[in-house]
Amino acid sequence: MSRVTYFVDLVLPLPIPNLYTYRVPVEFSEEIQVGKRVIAQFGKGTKLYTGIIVKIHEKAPDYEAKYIEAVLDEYPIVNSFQLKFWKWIESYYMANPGDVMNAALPSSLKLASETKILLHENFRDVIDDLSDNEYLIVEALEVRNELNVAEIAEILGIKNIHGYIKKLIEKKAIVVEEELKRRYKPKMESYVRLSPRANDEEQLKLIFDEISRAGKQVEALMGFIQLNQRYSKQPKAVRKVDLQKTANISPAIINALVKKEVFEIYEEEVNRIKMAEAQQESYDLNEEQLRAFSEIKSAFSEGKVTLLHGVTSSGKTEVYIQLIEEALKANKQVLYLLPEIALTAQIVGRLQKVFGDKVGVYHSRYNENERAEVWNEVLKFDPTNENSRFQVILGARSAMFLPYSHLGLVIVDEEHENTFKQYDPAPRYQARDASIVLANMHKANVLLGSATPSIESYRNAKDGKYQLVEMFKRFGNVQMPEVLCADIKDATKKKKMKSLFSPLLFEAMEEALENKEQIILFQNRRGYSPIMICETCGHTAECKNCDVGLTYHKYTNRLNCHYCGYSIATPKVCPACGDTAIKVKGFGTEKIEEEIGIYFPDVKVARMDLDTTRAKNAYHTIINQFENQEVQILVGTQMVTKGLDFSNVSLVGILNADNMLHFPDFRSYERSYQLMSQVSGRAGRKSKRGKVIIQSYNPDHQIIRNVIDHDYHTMFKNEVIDRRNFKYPPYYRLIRITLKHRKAAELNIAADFFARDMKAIFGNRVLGPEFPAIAKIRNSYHKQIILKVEKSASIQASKDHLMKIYTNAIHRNEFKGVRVIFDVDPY
Ligand SMILES: Nc1ncnc2c1ncn2[C@@H]1O[C@H](COP(=O)(O)OP(=O)(O)OP(=O)(O)O)[C@@H](O)[C@H]1O
Ligand SMILES: [Zn+2]
Repeated sequence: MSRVTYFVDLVLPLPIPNLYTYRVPVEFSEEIQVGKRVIAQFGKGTKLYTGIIVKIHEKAPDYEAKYIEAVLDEYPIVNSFQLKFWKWIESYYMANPGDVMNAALPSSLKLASETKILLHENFRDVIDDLSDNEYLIVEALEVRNELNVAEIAEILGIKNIHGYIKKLIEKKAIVVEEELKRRYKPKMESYVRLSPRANDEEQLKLIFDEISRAGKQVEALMGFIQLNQRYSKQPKAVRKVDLQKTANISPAIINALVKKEVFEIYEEEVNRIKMAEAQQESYDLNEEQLRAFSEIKSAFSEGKVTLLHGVTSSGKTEVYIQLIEEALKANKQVLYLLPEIALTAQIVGRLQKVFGDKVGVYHSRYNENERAEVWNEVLKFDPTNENSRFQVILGARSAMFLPYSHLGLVIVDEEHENTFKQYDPAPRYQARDASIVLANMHKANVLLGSATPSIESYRNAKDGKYQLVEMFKRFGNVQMPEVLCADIKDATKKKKMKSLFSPLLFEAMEEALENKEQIILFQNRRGYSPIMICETCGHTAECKNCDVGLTYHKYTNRLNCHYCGYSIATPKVCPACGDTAIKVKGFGTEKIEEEIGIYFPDVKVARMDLDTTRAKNAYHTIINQFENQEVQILVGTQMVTKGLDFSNVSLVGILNADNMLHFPDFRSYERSYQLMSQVSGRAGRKSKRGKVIIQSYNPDHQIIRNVIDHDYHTMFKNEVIDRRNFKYPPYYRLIRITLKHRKAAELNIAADFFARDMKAIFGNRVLGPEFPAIAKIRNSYHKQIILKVEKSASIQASKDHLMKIYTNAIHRNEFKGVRVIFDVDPY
């Protein structure tokens, strides 16, 4: 055995700024490998964590290194591409290594809490082979059922007990990673087959005679033969549940036949994620798509990131499908990022039709086990195996963290969407930007696609940094929809509004319904959520933890805080004045749905927003209903705006354009243009020209004009002038520093210190400190400082300065209880 002592550097799933070095017990020397998980104790307590080995070396740190407790994996579960990518995210987004690990690994692959040690089910078989100390452990476990490593150390009065644990595992007396097993269990299913004795024609006849008086058993056996298709060329495996159903029998009958040695039960692992079979070839591209396709390919051959700017319904998705086909032919993996789970539902159907179960889905709505299954499948990917599942991953931003080893193509669909940005918790990353870095590491191609590109990406394309490819026409030469603006100021003055609907929108709705066409109504989520107000004294209910009003939810009849979840039952009398004149004001999607019910009582309406889509398959259900035309009107927030492809929608209504235009944020014009154009793009996609009605108090607003004219370029031109003048992206980079404290006065002092130190270095590139629009959330006050750095300056140098300021600050008295959060590229 070698005498060298090894050390490993671990990333632990904790918000700590460094990696920690641990000592490797000699008996683990052979097992350690970069990318494997180990169990290690951290901090003063006895808590154990799952860490990932990122480096193996022989250099002792200048602190007393602890031993690792166990090595969990036979093979690395994180590869070197990932470790490099994690490092980049950590450094670019000013995050801790543990934050990145937490975001990257599905939780079933990390044991954050104390690892439990339990007895092996057959521990009695080996009890005579145990040493005294080993026996002590087993004895303790017999009494206590489960123990953690620290408790065992206490029982034995020995510090380093990993040797014993390891031996006990080897002897099959205990199991240590039991919690892990409990979390990721392959799903098993029971099957029935004939026992060797019964699996013969002669015997089978005898058995039928034998059981002829037990009618149910005969039915079970007949049922089996039927399902098994015993006399066909390819007999089929028979699931126990299917047999019960077909033969209409109880499990007891099957058990009886097992006892009689007629049946045998066996277990098989099943894939949690349903298999899909490819059903059709991809479409042939039309002329414009073919041109785009070949332009993209030639840009790829030069290694350039490509921006595909194609108007809504120009058929971008079909171009992606062709590119995916090529990547698969080259035995490469494909990552297809989408901003919204709502959209995944529809696109996954389109992709699976062509690629079958080569397509895997990965997003936060998947449960832990499903996520772990996808992870393992991607980890196993073998380019020489024709039948690899999940070679194409479709997913929301977290899908970029999967263990790709042969990534060949990254597609970022709807690249302008702000949901690619993770705001909270750290790492606060932008998945579009980060996935370009990931693709670079793999030398993979990148395609960004949108009908309304972000100002950044379009700027990059104009500067030649990206290749720009454009598609100007809708597929099938359908015209772009006709966009009209309804002046609601005028309609209100003339008392012509029908509740929320202008005469223009109302009549268009009537007409569409008459023609059996479908309608999408869009209401921006920001602002205008319904609140309760007392008409007598003007009292409105406020959250007790946050600086916001409570939102009225009709369905539950409660008032909720959308920031912290605080909720109260809707009061019957005003808590301030005792009057009963309580009324709901403002309108959210729920209110719109209700109003439609009043004017169009026979029309079926569905609503898609945060509240109606909490359940796992809710998106799917709503989209299916609308697709199958069981529902005539779909009311929704941002979720209904992008990427969805319905053939019978002839009318789109935007209920209020103003609240998005006036949102206090430098991107509000860009976003308003994108939102309105995207939702407009849902109208008239298949044959007839669609119609869009925008309701606004400012019908002459420049952005509304741009939407009416389908004029992205003018919007872009105006916007970049403003951005340059006011020092915003894409000309400047922003870093937002948020300070939080439970007391406003103390927060003020700390924020002033921080800003002063920053100004000493960065001068007038520093804005603030200021209270944000909502200054108090979950009982803590927030203050923000913004740093603007020229694109040409080194962002790394700025971050280094910031970190220095931060490290000095946190030792000051004024910073007690202050939390500081960095957000790079915050908008
Ligand atoms: N080559 C083709 N052959 C047949 N049908 C096509 C073809 N290309 C596109 N389509 C159909 O045209 C419709 C619009 O295409 P698609 O959804 O790909 O547009 P898009 O550019 O992604 O739009 P959006 O930006 O609005 O998401 C879809 O129903 C699609 O199936
Ligand atoms: Zn609250």
